[in-house]
Amino acid sequence: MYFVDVILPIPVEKAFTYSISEAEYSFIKPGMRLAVPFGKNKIYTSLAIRVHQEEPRIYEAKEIEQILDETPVINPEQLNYWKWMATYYMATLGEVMRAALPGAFLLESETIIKRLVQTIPEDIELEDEEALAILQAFEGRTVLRISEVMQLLDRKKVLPIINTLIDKGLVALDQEIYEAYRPKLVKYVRLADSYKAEDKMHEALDELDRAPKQRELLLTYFSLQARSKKPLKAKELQAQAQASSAQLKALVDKGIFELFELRQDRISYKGSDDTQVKNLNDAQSAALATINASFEQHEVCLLHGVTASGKTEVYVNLIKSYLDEGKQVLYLLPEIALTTQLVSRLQEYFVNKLSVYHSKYTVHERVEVWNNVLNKQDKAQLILGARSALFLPFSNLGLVVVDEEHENSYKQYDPAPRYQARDAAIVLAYQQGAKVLLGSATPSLETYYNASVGKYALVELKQRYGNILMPENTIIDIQDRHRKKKMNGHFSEDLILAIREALQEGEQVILFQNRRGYSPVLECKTCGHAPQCPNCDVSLTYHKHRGQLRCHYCGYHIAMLEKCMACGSIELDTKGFGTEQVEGELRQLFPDHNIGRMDSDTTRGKFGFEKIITAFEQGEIDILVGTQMLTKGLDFRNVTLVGILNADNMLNIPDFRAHERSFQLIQQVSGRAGRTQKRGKVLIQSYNPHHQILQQVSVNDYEAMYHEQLEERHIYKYPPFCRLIKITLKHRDFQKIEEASVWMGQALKNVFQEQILGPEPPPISRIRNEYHRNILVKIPRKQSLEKTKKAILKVRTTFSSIAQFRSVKIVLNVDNY
Ligand SMILES: Nc1ncnc2c1ncn2[C@@H]1O[C@H](COP(=O)(O)OP(=O)(O)OP(=O)(O)O)[C@@H](O)[C@H]1O
Ligand SMILES: [Zn+2]
Repeated sequence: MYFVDVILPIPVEKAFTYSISEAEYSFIKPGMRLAVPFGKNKIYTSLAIRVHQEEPRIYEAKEIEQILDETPVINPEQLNYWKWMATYYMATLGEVMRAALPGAFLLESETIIKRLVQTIPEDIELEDEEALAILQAFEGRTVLRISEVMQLLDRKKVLPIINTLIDKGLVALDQEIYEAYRPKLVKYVRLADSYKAEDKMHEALDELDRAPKQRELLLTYFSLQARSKKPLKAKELQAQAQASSAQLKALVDKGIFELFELRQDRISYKGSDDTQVKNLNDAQSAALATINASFEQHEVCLLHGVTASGKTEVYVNLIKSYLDEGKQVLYLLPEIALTTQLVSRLQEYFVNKLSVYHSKYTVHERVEVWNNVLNKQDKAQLILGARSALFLPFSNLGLVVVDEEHENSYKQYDPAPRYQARDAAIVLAYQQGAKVLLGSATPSLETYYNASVGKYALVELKQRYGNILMPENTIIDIQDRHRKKKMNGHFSEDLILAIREALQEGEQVILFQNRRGYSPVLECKTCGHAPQCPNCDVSLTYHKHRGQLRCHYCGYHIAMLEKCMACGSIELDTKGFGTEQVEGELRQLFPDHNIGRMDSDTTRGKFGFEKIITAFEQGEIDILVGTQMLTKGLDFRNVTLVGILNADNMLNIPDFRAHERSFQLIQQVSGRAGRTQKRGKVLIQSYNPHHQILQQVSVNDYEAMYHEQLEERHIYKYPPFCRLIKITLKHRDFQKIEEASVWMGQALKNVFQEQILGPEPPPISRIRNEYHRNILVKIPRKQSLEKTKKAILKVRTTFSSIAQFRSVKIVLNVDNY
């Protein structure tokens, strides 16, 4: 009797044992995928972890359905890594497996297959009647579920037949299609360098005496450039001069005009035409040398460099040296979709070595990257990816770069495993003997603490590249401006003036408001009633453009009300404001300029984000309003002014990191100003101008922020001085959630005493009709994490054995912040 233990991609604690034949026993290796039946009539893709001859005692082992691989798709190191992750983040191996493997690896009953041909090609032989039956079953439908095929054939072993159909190109597993975004390249005109001197200009005009239309084109060019320094589109010039493209071309042929495309130009902007790695300046070279030296003693190094100090170029040089040694490199980014700029920058340098691992790619492309890493292919030597790239089958990893290490999108919130990709990257690197470089202009407090106590090395870049000064920050007291009647809507006169000046210079402006929609609360002036989401414990947000009230938690929406639901009054008032309202006010204030908005409402469609970024880069948008999406490492040449409309709402979020996060957000958006030539300006509007965080931001004093926040963490016992595990209970029944959370809280207090906070309803205590209760476990540094987790799991087991609590969902979140 032969058996194999497998992990199933479901949240069960244990591995399952299946029976196999002797031949299968000698063929199956740990890390191969096996299709196995599970439950009544499900099939899952499982992963073999061990073959053996010990019959399971409590259940009769079923037979496997099929071996899916000829060689393992994951290596033994990965399995170790998964085990660490499951234990540390209190998840099951199955949950880690589901997060780790690309979707296409996880064939299961719910997998959808798609018919690729309308009629069955005659030259294809289908010996198998059943294969024919499957094809016929589509009957005008384009997709079928594997479970439907199982019903159709009345048995569970259907994968082999489906596989033959896939091999013959008749069906395919369903896939979302991802096409890379290709920006439309707009042509711009400029005067050739040789004609820039005054005498040459006259010469050109004289030359054109006999070509009046071309002469007029040139004159129009001068008059347009005198009005605005913005790059001039060829189309626009033609329209203004009422000239044809042939006439424009004639001027180009004469060498008077040059045509250029902004996108390409951006890359070779600073004069260098080749795409070789840039030469580092002294500060960057010194940083690189120190990083390399620090790796002699440290596993991890923090590069703390102010915005636009040129950290990216330092990473590029470091990466290059590891690639030259034949090592694999992983470059982690908080969100791939938001970093197209950076991706194309790196693609310039590492064309043949770089692969992007992206959830937007088709399932097959992801499998391809996976296999290329597994087989150590050249083109997958450098992997660029968001957190899930940690799970790729590296075996020769030399370096992990974690860019913008402070970003909270490195934390996976749902579903389990709820891992912090930056922390998990450090463990991965440790297991592989690789080094880690964390980079940020605003490091997280935990990371900076680790650097201060010598656990990580610390390297700093204090100057912007090209010795451009950090932007000049001004805090504007909006209470004062209101009193003096110097506000226009949500804009202080100061901000309006600054915007006007920038626009006059042909420069661009970024405005930041940390809320989308028109206004978060609609309130009746008569009775004070504010419409609430029926499913969640929040007020609905007014979206003016759509004429709707929407819930940002569950998507519930209704048409905007004409009168109050409670008292019928027609006097409805809006409170607070979001990006949509800012955009509306801007259109009134600056009717002659193009205004763009970037938030999750405007970037939803295909390439929504890329389109806006490109339009802004190409100068088609003058003022860009947005939420924190704007903060993610964007590099624009022409932005000189950043305005923050209201700094207060982020400072007031009830979270122990609110102050740190506000500092990071404001510093990061400000960092978009004045990156290449002229010193930038930042205006911060606030009702609370003396708030210590705003003061620290305004003088770019990260250290002061760090020390003050650290002190508070110390006093109130928060990380890095203790660890946190958050336990969330969820249920639709209010009474039950109350009882269950009190029971759980008490049981935990019996073990951990005052280390337990709660149970407590979170700020939004009901989402999608489920009530939530939180319990926080604070674990002092010296207390064993392992024992603490064991004790928590024990309490959970007892809890789940109480009949009335069985339906209560429990979510464990380790390092939940
Ligand atoms: N050695 C160099 N040679 C030429 N240009 C450089 C060099 N280093 C940096 N730059 C340019 O300076 C600008 C800022 O650099 P970069 O985007 O790398 O800064 P950063 O530190 O990553 O900023 P942030 O933290 O704000 O994302 C970019 O336009 C970049 O091309
Ligand atoms: Zn809702």
